[in-house]
Amino acid sequence: MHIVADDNIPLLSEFFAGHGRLSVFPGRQLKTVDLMDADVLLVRSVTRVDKALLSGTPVRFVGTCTIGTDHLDLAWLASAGIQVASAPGCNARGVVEYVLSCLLTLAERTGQRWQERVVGIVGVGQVGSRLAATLDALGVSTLLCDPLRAEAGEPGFVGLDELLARADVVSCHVPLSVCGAHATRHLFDEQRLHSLRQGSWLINSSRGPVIDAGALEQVLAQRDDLQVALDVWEEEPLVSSSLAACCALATPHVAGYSLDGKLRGTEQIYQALCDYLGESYQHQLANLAPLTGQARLELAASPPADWALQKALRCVYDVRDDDARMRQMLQQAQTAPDSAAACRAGFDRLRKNYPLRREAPLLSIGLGSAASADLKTSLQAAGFSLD
Ligand SMILES: NC(=O)C1=CN([C@@H]2O[C@H](COP(=O)(O)OP(=O)(O)OC[C@H]3O[C@@H](n4cnc5c(N)ncnc54)[C@H](O)[C@@H]3O)[C@@H](O)[C@H]2O)C=CC1
Ligand SMILES: O=C(O)C(=O)[C@H](O)COP(=O)(O)O
Repeated sequence: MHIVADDNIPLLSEFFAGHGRLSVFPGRQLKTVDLMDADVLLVRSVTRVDKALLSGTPVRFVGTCTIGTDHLDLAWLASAGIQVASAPGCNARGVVEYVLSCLLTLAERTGQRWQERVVGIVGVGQVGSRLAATLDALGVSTLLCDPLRAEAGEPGFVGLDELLARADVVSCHVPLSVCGAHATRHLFDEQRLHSLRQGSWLINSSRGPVIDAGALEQVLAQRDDLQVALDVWEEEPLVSSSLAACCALATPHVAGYSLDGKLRGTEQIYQALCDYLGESYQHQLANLAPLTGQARLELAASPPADWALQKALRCVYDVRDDDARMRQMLQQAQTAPDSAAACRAGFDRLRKNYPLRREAPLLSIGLGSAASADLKTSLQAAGFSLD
């Protein structure tokens, strides 16, 4: 069997070498000619997989080690009889940590308590429901919008316009879809952006085209009360530097970029391939994953609860670091002879050379015996292990 894979997928040979020959390519550069004797194609989100890429190749199985599937032409793949697998939820925890870090940062900058803001979650699937559970456990009020779940008869959801009218923070976790009653492309158009409450925070870590970037830039030119955090961009890897300049936080599509999330994505696709081939699993992530990046945080005997939670969350992930790297990249790109090409290359470089990031359960926290029950509860709610 010949497996062709994106070179940005970790633990490729550990999981897949036993299945046959493995060839790797930069995901954005993969071409049909590279697949002329391939049986299996493994991608992440940057490879458009459609008839143009696969027609005339022997590929029978496509696995994307990501949550999102908008880069796959699912209808054509089904019609061509090609098996498809994705990795639901693999990096959802990382995205939740990104959103929590945005909340801390925007609160610090605006002098407000994030715990007192009503957080509206648009799209309540793997990411949105984990975010809602974490915020609920931390005592933060949430509003949930998911018309597909609401139409399936599940209680507890509000419509988007009601959410926008009531929420102080709007965090977006929908898949990108371009047709159907609940299409999400430009879900946030000029009118909806204008309807954000005074002083709102808008966070998008779903897909860039969910927000109309041109409209957002216009609205931000008129409203300096809004705080916007964008992890995803309408034309990425090209980023509008004028839009980034209006954003409070700008990051290069790394919300879910914990090592744990990427490794889980690889394992889920390995398991899907084994299932497709009718084979048992020979490898397990727990036996293969590198034991690096675990950390320990010792807190004082009885630290104030807000301070300790903030310190622990910052230890796990600090969005300000990714924002600073992105802004430096954009500034350098502006002075390059071909600034668009420099931006595209810089965006991908930041992602390819992403620093080691582990998730909250990998940070063990030492608490003094006098630590309050409230603090223990909120650290556990945020996903930390205590001893
Ligand atoms: N920035 C990053 O690093 C990452 C981005 N993502 C993006 O986040 C998206 C969401 O991830 P998951 O929660 O795992 O997906 P999911 O498929 O588990 O959940 C998406 C939810 O959105 C709902 N939905 C669909 N259309 C909607 C609409 N018009 N309005 C409101 N809700 C709608 C669905 O019913 C579903 O419950 C992914 O599709 C992916 O594009 C995911 C992981 C990392
Ligand atoms: O899982 C998803 O969906 C994502 O957005 C991934 O974090 C994207 O990662 P890459 O495919 O761009 O490496």
